[in-house]
Amino acid sequence: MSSDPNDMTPEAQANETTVRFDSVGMRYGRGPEVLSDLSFDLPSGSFHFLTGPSGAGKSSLLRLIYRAERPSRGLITLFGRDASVLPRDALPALRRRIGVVFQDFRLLDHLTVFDNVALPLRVAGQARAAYAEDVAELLAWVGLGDRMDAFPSTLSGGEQQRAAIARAVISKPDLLIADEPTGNVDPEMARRLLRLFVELNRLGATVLMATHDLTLVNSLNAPVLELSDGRLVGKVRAA
Ligand SMILES: Nc1ncnc2c1ncn2[C@@H]1O[C@H](COP(=O)(O)OP(=O)(O)OP(=O)(O)O)[C@@H](O)[C@H]1O
Repeated sequence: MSSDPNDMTPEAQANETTVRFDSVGMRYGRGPEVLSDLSFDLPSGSFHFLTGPSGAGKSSLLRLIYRAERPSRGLITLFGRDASVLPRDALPALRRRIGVVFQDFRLLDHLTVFDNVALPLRVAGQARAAYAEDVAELLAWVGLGDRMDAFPSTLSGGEQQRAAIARAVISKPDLLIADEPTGNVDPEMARRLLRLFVELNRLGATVLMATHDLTLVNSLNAPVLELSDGRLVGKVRAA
């Protein structure tokens, strides 16, 4: 059978696991382990929240998935492949399948909001005429319709966060990982942004969203990975 998931039947695809952690541990440099004995699966097309107190290791776990950090022990499987043996030149292709909302946004200062959001499509080789309408529509949805030509440094924190979210979802990635993506917006906008992630998930994306916002967690009937002090203390369904 081909290893291209697009060649699989929808049923087989649904049984695929997008992310698998087996007994994963992680440390920064020679420091103590900040993540220990993590084992979980994110089945393809699933939606999970990631919760836990500040410092519990949520961002570190997301960095492992994005391959910004490597585990100090254990096995991480991404899209069915052992992540530890991925050659460096395979990383860009892997990352193109992953939309990331970073906690610190990471917008490019020299590009307008429109061009920041369009970047994943441009990198994928699409022409401006093909994506201009989609980018404008998405920016309007996240409330940035009148800020498209602005540069990131002139935006508020909440506006930067919404631009970062639009950039992460515009290319309809197979996997979306979002680090506290609603931390800088009001509750109504937070619900609106969550709807965007749910819509992406409905289209087939696997979603992992780290958040402190229990109102959002409880608004969806999605499983919760709960971290405490670097360990998973529960994989529970929200009330
Ligand atoms: N670059 C780094 N170098 C060394 N230690 C780090 C680094 N980044 C994070 N840590 C440590 O790793 C642990 C987990 O941090 P992490 O940022 O993953 O937690 P978090 O759950 O995302 O917290 P928050 O909710 O505050 O963002 C903490 O003890 C933190 O001090």
